[in-house]
Amino acid sequence: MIAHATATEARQRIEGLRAEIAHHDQLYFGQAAPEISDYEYDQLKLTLAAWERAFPQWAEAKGDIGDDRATGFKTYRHRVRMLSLDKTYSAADVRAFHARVSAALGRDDLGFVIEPKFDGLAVSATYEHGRLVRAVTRGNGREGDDITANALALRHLPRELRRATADGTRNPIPDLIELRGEIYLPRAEFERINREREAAGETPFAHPRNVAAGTIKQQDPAEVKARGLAVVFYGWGAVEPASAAPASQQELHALIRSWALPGVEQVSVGRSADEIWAAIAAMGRVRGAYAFPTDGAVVKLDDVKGQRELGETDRAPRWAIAYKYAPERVETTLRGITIQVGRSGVLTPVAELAPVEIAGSRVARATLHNRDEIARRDLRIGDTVYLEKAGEIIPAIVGINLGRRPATSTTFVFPQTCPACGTKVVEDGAAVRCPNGDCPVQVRRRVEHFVSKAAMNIDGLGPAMVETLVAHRWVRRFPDLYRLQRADLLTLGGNVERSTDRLLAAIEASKRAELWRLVHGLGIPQVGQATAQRLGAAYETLGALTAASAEDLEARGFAPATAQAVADYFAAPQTRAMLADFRAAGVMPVQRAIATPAERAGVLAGKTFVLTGTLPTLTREEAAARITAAGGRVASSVSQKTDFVVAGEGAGAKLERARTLQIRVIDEAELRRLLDTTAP
Ligand SMILES: NC(=O)c1ccc[n+]([C@@H]2O[C@H](COP(=O)([O-])OP(=O)(O)OC[C@H]3O[C@@H](n4cnc5c(N)ncnc54)[C@H](O)[C@@H]3O)[C@@H](O)[C@H]2O)c1
Ligand SMILES: [Zn+2]
Repeated sequence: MIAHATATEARQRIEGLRAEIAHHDQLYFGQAAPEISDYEYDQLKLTLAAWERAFPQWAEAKGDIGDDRATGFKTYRHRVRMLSLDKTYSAADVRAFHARVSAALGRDDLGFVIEPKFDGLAVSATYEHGRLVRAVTRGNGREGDDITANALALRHLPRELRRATADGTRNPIPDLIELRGEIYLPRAEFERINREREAAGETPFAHPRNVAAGTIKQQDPAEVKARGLAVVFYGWGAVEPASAAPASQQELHALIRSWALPGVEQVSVGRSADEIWAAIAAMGRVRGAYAFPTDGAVVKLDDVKGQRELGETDRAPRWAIAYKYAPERVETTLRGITIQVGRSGVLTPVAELAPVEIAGSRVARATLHNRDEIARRDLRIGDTVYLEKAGEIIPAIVGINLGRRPATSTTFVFPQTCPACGTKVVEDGAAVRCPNGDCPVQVRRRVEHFVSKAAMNIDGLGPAMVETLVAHRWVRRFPDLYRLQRADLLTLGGNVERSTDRLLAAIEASKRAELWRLVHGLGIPQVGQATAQRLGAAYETLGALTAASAEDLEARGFAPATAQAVADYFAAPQTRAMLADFRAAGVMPVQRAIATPAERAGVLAGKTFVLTGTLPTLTREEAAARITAAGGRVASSVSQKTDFVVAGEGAGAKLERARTLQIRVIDEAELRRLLDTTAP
């Protein structure tokens, strides 16, 4: 195709590819919501490069690295640019890299380190005189988003570099250092979050990287914490004084360890191309067991002097290369496409595949996300498709083997009406939706979510029972659950008396469920389990929560978008009617199911507390709620009247003031002991 193209055609094609790549860059870096796989994206880049090689007159200097900046953040200029990495999928390229570096430096005994390529988003953390002052994303390489507030909620990110080790050795502390690393979602957390989403009838996340990047963009530190985001350091930018700079990559790893920062534990070294390749291959065999997601290995020249001599291109250092492991891929046939109706009415197409084995599991279905995806890929029923699963990624169709498209393949016609209720569908952005609130499948899914373990946790109400209740039209909205008639239920079978009574008792008990369970069960847009728990802790009663304005929610630390969604939801007339029905049925959620003895006795009556820093397990709202529940008061600033300062990690000025005023400082463990003491 390229060989026969005219210059004009080439120019059009190149411009088209550039626009397409820019579109995917924006989705991936700007919104953390890519719509194609990395493999497909890399193919676009390779195609563009091939066209540019054939028509150099239309080639452009590629100084660009993706731009991850989002709205709502302050931007901050890096002292030293943050770069990308040159990437390859081939062993030959790794060998060529070794040869190039050796030739440029005129030596064949150079040392290299091989590190995992962490799959998250790049971050630069600046420590001044050993104190963390700022965390910034890569942005466009020159300036990025200031994400300090989010970074403070990361797991194991010390506010201070450790100054001395246990044996008394003093660690060197530079006046300033920009440490470079990666924020990522640990695999166990990714799996936990997806288990919870599936239990709640929500679509699982496809990729841990996008969850990590998306969470950071939400500007909600509590969510960063709830999702267990972590960080690791593997590089550095500016350092002052210059004499404090490490002399090698291995020395940097040692410094990171001595400062008690999370560092890279899986580092190997190699000198020859064979040794380097062996280390990469070995990592490829074990990386599936790492606690963090990886998408490759990074090879770096160890010696910093050599690194400086080689320098960098516009977008990447010349002294490093990333090898990306090819994801596991299989071919299978697309037998059909079915439509799933979600609890909010969204119609999701699902690929029905001839079952295949991939990365150790048997796969027969894959989500196709939305209607446009089918058209964009020109997927036809009968096609042979490529299915891919890299590490923890959920299997996805990444391409079509057009060479094997049968003449009998057929185009899928997306339904104009809801397959569950026949209502004419409506378009809603990229989504197609069934607008019928009484649509039986939507009702069923909403009720399934409401009664699930992650929400109201009503025993004896599995999917089959929910389906029965909905099919009999006994349950159309949540409050109907509380009006079920024993006599009706007894008609369901011969021997159902005992199970019916157990079910009715479980439903009865749920009237006193914890507030957050009800809130989560409602399925408010933007509100997952963690947010529901925070809402339940921040408001004492359902009444107080439903009356809260967006401003009030924001003042209690909820992200603006969440605050607005919650306030809008509770202000809607249908919600108000439903809440009235709940009340009429006697549903009265409580802030926590059982008050501790301390709360009952109000042991903290008359005591004033000030909270500062991040506590190990309680959020600020939870700690405050428990103190008030036990009769105590929470103040925002430290004064002579303060009885206790509860200090967590990163406590600052308030803690200092408490010390000056000689006010008792306690930690979370001590607070819990106070809360658990019974009054004298
Ligand atoms: N699917 C899509 O639509 C889409 C769109 C744009 C980009 N992408 C993907 O993103 C990639 C391009 O992004 P990029 O330029 O940020 O490259 P990259 O993320 O693949 O590689 C560079 C990054 O690797 C990270 N890294 C991880 N471990 C490291 C280590 N040990 N040492 C040094 N750095 C380490 C750093 O954050 C660095 O910025 C492409 O390969 C593509 O697959 C996908
Ligand atoms: Zn419907």
